[in-house]
Amino acid sequence: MVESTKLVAMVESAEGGGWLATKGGETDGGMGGANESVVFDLWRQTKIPAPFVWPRADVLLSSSSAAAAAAREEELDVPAVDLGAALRGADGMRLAAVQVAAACASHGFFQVIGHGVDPALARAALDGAAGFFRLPLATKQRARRAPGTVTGYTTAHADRFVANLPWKETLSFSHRHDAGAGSNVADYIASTLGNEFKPLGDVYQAYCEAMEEVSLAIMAVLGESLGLGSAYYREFFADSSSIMRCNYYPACPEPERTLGTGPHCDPSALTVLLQDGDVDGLQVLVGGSWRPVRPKPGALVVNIGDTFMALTNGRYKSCMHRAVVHRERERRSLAFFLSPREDRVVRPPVAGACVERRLYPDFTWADLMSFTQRHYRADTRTLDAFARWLRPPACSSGAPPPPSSPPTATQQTTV
Ligand SMILES: C=C1C[C@]23C[C@@]1(O)CC[C@H]2[C@]1(C)CCC[C@@](C)(C(=O)O)[C@H]1[C@@H]3C(=O)O
Ligand SMILES: O=C(O)CCC(=O)C(=O)O
Ligand SMILES: [Fe+2]
Repeated sequence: MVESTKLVAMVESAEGGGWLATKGGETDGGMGGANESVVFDLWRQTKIPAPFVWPRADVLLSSSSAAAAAAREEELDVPAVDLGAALRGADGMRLAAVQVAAACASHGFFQVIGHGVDPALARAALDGAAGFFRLPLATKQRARRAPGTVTGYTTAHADRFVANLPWKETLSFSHRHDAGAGSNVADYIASTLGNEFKPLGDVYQAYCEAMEEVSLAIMAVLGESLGLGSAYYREFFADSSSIMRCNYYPACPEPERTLGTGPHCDPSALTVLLQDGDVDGLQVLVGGSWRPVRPKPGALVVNIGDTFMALTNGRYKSCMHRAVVHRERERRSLAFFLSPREDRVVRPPVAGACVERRLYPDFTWADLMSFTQRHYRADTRTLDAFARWLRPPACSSGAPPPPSSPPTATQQTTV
């Protein structure tokens, strides 16, 4: 039952056509603290509230419909890249590079095994999420997301959107990988939720560090696959500013009418996702069909995001995906979004597999994150919409000579 049903006027997103109708034209940008506090209780429902009902076109082939039964045979065959073998020797790296090149040039999705993440740590991170989302709402609200930020706790993004609400709760926090980062994740959890949550913060500090290592290992394989060598993208993300997101999808009374996470491309560079046990829900858009994904036990699923698509000048595709929910089963997933330092300029290298004509202008992660928080659209054109929003790509004459190595903040012209 909805605790507060006062929804402000529904306004299509500023870009038009997006599925996320925002409050007052821009998320947080237009309303600031004036937003009505809308809180939905996603538990003990017999029907889903109207704002959670999605357009039929978006939810076709959901996991509970008859059509999904057919789609189940269409389960996506996801290449399993052995990260350990890739890092141990040239043969393993060659095989991994071939696997990721084929997957990323098509739909930007693969899974990794041999990643070296301690199963006990992965279990503790999943159990930690289960414990957090079972807390009373008032306790979870201690971490309530502040307007204009991506960190904190939300129920269905109801503080940002008024229609097509996702059937999920999320807890997000940032993980810095630069020298001065310290235990920023552990500090955030304890300072936001209280000292009694220090053990939870320690688990997520360790988990984020493990995700960072896996992400940089994947970046080594991606660099090799594009003829840039294993160090190129490792260097670019060496001082990354990433986001960790815990997703919780309660069992849903009408799963065929809503979505846990709507169709989208992640704006960040790379997503490394761990799902809880065998409760599936992630689907990837391939050849116009939503294909269910069933990862190998213990595997991490990986998708390319918009920032990495720009870093490869469109050669590797940002993955269009969504998450469906279930009538009888809850589901949890942990998504680690690798993102560059906020002010590092995203620009493709001239070497390797980049084409001459630039598809996207130079931008920073701060620019793109700001865009997603204000004008988010769920389609494969987010980066194109962002590029138009920012400026057309610089023409070849007069463009600064691209650097031979990953650009750093000091070497670059401002965007
Ligand atoms: C920068 C970000 C915005 C979202 C979280 C993330 O860190 C990366 C993924 C983005 C998101 C999950 C894409 C789908 C829509 C979204 C609103 C969501 O469903 O949560 C996006 C996240 C956001 O909080 O804006
Ligand atoms: O929960 C999932 O499987 C997908 C979540 C997702 O796509 C996201 O959080 O960006
Ligand atoms: Fe995603």
